[in-house]
Amino acid sequence: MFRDKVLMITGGTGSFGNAVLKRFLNTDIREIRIFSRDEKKQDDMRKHYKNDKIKFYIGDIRDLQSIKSAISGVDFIFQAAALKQVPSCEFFPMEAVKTNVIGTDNVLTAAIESGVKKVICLSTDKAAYPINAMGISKAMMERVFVAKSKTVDPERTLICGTRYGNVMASRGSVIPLFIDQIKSGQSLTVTDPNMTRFLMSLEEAVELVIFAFENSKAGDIMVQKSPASTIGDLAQALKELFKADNDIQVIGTRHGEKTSETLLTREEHLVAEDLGNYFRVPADTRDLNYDKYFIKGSQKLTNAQEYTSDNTERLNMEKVKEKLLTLEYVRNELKGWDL
Ligand SMILES: O=c1ccn([C@@H]2O[C@H](COP(=O)(O)OP(=O)(O)O[C@H]3O[C@H](CO)[C@H](O)[C@H](O)[C@H]3O)[C@@H](O)[C@H]2O)c(=O)[nH]1
Repeated sequence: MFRDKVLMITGGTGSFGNAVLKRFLNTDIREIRIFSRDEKKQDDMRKHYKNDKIKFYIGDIRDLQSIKSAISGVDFIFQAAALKQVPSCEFFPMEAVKTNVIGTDNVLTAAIESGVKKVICLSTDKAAYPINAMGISKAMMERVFVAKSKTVDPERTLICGTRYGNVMASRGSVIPLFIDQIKSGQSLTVTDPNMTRFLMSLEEAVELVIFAFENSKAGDIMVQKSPASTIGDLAQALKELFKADNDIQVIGTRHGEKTSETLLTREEHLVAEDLGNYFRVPADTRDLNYDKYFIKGSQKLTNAQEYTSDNTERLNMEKVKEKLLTLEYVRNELKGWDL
């Protein structure tokens, strides 16, 4: 499907963009267009890959004109540009609105105008029953792309999205932090040992986006079923892998944190289609006919529960270790470490 096509990745210098490049560079795709703000990161990437298939465009999704200037000839877009750090969005919520909500709307406006065939917007579990500014802005982003998907013929521009959980070992996340703490002989700072998180690798996040690309209808949100672990078990598993005897210090939850994450709300679970490894959350295709909303509701009523990191498959310590060892990052960190 990507043969001879042009794929644009907004926010393409991040870990997701790099994982997409790894997956696609040696295929028959014609061009991968990286659209992002940071010239230094682009330059580093240019030197690292030295590949003519990658084209770099400086711009900001907050600025519609900058997207328009970069979008000519693009067939598909992965909309991955976002402010995604929970604490910083908590302090600067309007910045999250500008990038995550207005920026996504800009990408879609430009895509529709120039006839891009498909746009996949990346969201997060923190958008389901959101409690922090990052999650709330991503929840609004989801509403924006679902609403926008209805304004255009999907044969011309199909708009859909994905929602995924914590990407293991992504920059600034807890796994690299615990490994650094182990290596420098410090205590492992566990917020709450009973807190749970879904565990997904970056490669799985890319596969989910490709699955959405191949299977979504307009306005769908695709969710991958994922296992989870407690943070206490995650810390312990890392200690065992690194044969370390560091203390564990419980520090309490941080700004805007949830004790568990939700990949499907109860209301979404009621209407979601179970596709085996994935859930498809379809857009509500009813129009704005008030009778349908207030008089003739048509939701199925069942006992479905929300799908959370508390009630999904729970990995035991051995399985957490196995999952950790699938990560190149962890394997590299183990190499040369005095076991
Ligand atoms: O010192 C620490 C830091 C974190 N944690 C715990 O480890 C888990 C994961 O924390 P991360 O900081 O790795 O991830 P978050 O869930 O806070 O959020 C992460 O995942 C998001 C996607 O959902 C965004 O990508 C965000 O930027 C990224 O930090 C949480 O339960 C957290 O409480 C600790 O126990 N100790």
